[in-house]
Amino acid sequence: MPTDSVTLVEMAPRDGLQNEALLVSTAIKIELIERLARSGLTRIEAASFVSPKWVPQMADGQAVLLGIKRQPQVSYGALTPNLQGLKAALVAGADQVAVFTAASESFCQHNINASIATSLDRFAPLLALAKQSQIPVRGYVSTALDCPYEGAVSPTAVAKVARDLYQLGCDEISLGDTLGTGTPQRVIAMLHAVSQEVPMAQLAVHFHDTYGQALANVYAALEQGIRIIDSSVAGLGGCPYAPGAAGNLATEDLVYLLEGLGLKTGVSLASLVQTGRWISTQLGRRNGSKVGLAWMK
Ligand SMILES: CC(C)(COP(=O)([O-])OP(=O)([O-])OC[C@H]1O[C@@H](n2cnc3c(N)ncnc32)[C@H](O)[C@@H]1OP(=O)([O-])[O-])[C@@H](O)C(=O)NCCC(=O)NCCSC(=O)C[C@@](C)(O)CC(=O)[O-]
Repeated sequence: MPTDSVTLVEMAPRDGLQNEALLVSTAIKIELIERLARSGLTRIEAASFVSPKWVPQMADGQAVLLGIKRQPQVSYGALTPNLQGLKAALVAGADQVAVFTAASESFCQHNINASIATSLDRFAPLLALAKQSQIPVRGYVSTALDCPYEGAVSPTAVAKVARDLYQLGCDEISLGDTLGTGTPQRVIAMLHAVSQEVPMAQLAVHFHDTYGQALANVYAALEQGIRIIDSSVAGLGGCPYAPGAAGNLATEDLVYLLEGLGLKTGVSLASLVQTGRWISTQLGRRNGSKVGLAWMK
């Protein structure tokens, strides 16, 4: 594997917290984001401008984005399901936004109350306004391996949605193993299909760690040429509409792997470990990072 660098996209403030049962205060969210930025992460998904009826935990997105002390080298992103969400994200000063759909119809319907085709129709005006505002747009494809309602999802179906998002104008496509059931051979097959439609350099992977395969899946994806990886400090995370799914791959564990491979991340592992321990204490949760638990320095 060649020595080069990997871009990490930090999910903890958004994917990490959206499914927490108890409401997390705006102040804790802001402190989490500021700590993550200080550890060297340059892309942080900070908020979500979705319906507060659907995801109450993310209702304070505007206060969070307006409240953080910004670091100039950091891009603060937000999830936006529709034009209404984008407009709110722009007012709050998001540097990047993300639209999200799925490769399986049932998950898409459960998650955003729309078919895949309808979701793409909604994204068209959003992308037009984002381009006009010079805001990069990420597109998520959830259920890129398995769907909680339909089972295995074919690589062809994933490739089709990824292509549609790319053709709509998304700058980057993140492929989500929403359930965390994937294994490396399936990841390779999926990436092989998707990379026929979207250049590998514009693809990211997003693994949940339900079955403990996330790091193995990352390794397989790196070997295919992936260099953008989503993760969440302390392994926080979960989608309210993906029953049974565990948190995201822990950022600490990812950085430990990447450093071991000689790949640069620009992130301080020591600082991340501290942040992972801090947020786990704040939430009263067991730290989901193996490195975070083992780190002795
Ligand atoms: C998409 C909708 C809004 C459709 O929801 P809907 O009910 O069909 O929407 P609607 O257009 O009929 O509007 C209903 C109400 O929602 C409001 N509304 C409408 N849009 C917004 C908005 N942007 N911001 C704030 N409010 C909004 C709208 O104003 C209206 O308010 P009311 O008149 O009833 O008071 C809803 O289904 C929704 O918000 N879903 C979000 C679900 C979600 O956030 N899921 C988790 C994120 S995805 C994920 O975690 C996976 C990922 C990305 O991490 C990758 C992976 O692991 O796979």
